[in-house]
Amino acid sequence: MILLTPDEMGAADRLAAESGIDSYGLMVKAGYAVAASALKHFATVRRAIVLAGPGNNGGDGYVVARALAESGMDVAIHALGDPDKLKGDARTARFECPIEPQSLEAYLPQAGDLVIDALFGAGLARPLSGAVTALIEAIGRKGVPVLAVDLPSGLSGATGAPLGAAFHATRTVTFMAPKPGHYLLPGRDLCGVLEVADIGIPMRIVRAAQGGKLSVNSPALWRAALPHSAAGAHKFSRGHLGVFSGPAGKTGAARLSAMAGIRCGAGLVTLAVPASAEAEVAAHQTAIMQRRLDEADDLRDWLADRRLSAFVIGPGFGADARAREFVQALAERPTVIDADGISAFAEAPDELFVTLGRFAPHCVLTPHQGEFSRLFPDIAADDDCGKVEKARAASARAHAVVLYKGADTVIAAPDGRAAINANAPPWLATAGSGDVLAGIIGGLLAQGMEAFEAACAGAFLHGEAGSRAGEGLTAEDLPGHLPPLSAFS
Ligand SMILES: NC(=O)C1=CN([C@@H]2O[C@H](COP(=O)(O)OP(=O)(O)OC[C@H]3O[C@@H](n4cnc5c(N)ncnc54)[C@H](O)[C@@H]3O)[C@@H](O)[C@H]2O)[C@@H](O)CC1
Ligand SMILES: [K+]
Repeated sequence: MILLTPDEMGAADRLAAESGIDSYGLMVKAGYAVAASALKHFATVRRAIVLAGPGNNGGDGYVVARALAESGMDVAIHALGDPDKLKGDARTARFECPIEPQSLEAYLPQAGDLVIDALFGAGLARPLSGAVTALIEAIGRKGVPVLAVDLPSGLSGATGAPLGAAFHATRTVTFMAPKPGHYLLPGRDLCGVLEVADIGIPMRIVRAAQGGKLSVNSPALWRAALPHSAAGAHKFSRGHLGVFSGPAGKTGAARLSAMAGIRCGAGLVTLAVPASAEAEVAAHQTAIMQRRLDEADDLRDWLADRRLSAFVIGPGFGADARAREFVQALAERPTVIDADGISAFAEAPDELFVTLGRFAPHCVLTPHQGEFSRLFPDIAADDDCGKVEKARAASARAHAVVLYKGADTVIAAPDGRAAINANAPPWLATAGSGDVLAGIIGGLLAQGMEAFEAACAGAFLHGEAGSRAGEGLTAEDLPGHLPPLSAFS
């Protein structure tokens, strides 16, 4: 599913107007879609209170009020600012609505009310005033249900962050396509249940405004790129993944990655193990091969084997000079650089970026928030920039696909493609879960998938495995719960 930034939604609106679509007609359809949702999902409320703002979001609110009144619901409107100053379509909507607006200050939430939040949508430009913040807090304390029009007021549709305060909606009805703020946290939680209403802007116009670069992660993005196992395929034709283990006592993370890599179809997986850890790894693995590898010279010997098609380095490895040397040698082939493989460059991120810049963007960096801040401190600190823009900026700088982890993982490629992953259950945030994710992506890279598609597919498969394993899972459970790739093709 494609996502539209609020600016792109504005562009779609303009393109629709240029192609002769009546903008007031769009507002009417938007308002009636919200009213239909109210009647369907909040049929038992005593009265609907529409909070109408000074722009077109408020205009939608007047249409909702009219539609609900037509259906026999008891409706009141409380307007922010002077309704006589409304302009354009919002002004028309106000005068076509038979209910006279009252002042917003006069509204106190009462049990039995349904609040229709039509204060601000895509045009929110600055933090909310003290009075609006106080009202939002009062409504929150009363626990009355809130149905948000387009976005919960106060929430930035671009970044998913509240500008000051924001409503915590029960449901949100948005139009044509969701916005990044509906999926990025905390926005996703503030929206409640999300509905997307078609208000009649042709999809060709929506696509033209969007540029095809930002989506919700789903199999549609990467299904065609999945490796297909031909009948009679040899194990070497399904790729060979090398996973780098840490020293004795720290091998568990790499073992999890290796297991995930083989479970998602890599033909061969070899754990490269320092001498100190050979006995420990051998005691735990059967399907995974193992090779002693201590020094960078051993690594160069190993790299002479051109059938080694991808690597995972970082989980449990140690964030030291040896990690830097190894990553720099591996980057010539598709490599997942995770955990210590990232932190090893905290003092000199440019060393990593220069190395990655020598090759096609076939490597995947998988930082969580702390690792992201270590590698991209200035991007991480930019509060005006949401997680999608942060991941995009990081990816362009690093010349690699960046998978910025979290409950709202964002995957970005240097060419600007980006996806927000939304299928991860909360219990997936457990020790070792990231090691499994790195191994899944490594397994897909080893089978020849491109980095962006492999990272998107990896995040999605990881979420699916988490849902299948269920609450209380441990990271060891995940590889065994990975769905077969054939389920998506
Ligand atoms: N783009 C489209 O195709 C459509 C848009 N529609 C609606 O139009 C909305 C966007 O309308 P607008 O662009 O008029 O924007 P909004 O109605 O979201 O807000 C703009 C108004 O709020 C004021 N404002 C912004 N931040 C404020 C703050 N913190 N405190 C006080 N005032 C503030 C602005 O000065 C302006 O008057 C969408 O969210 C959606 O609800 C719908 O009518 C359907 C069609
Ligand atoms: K709103």
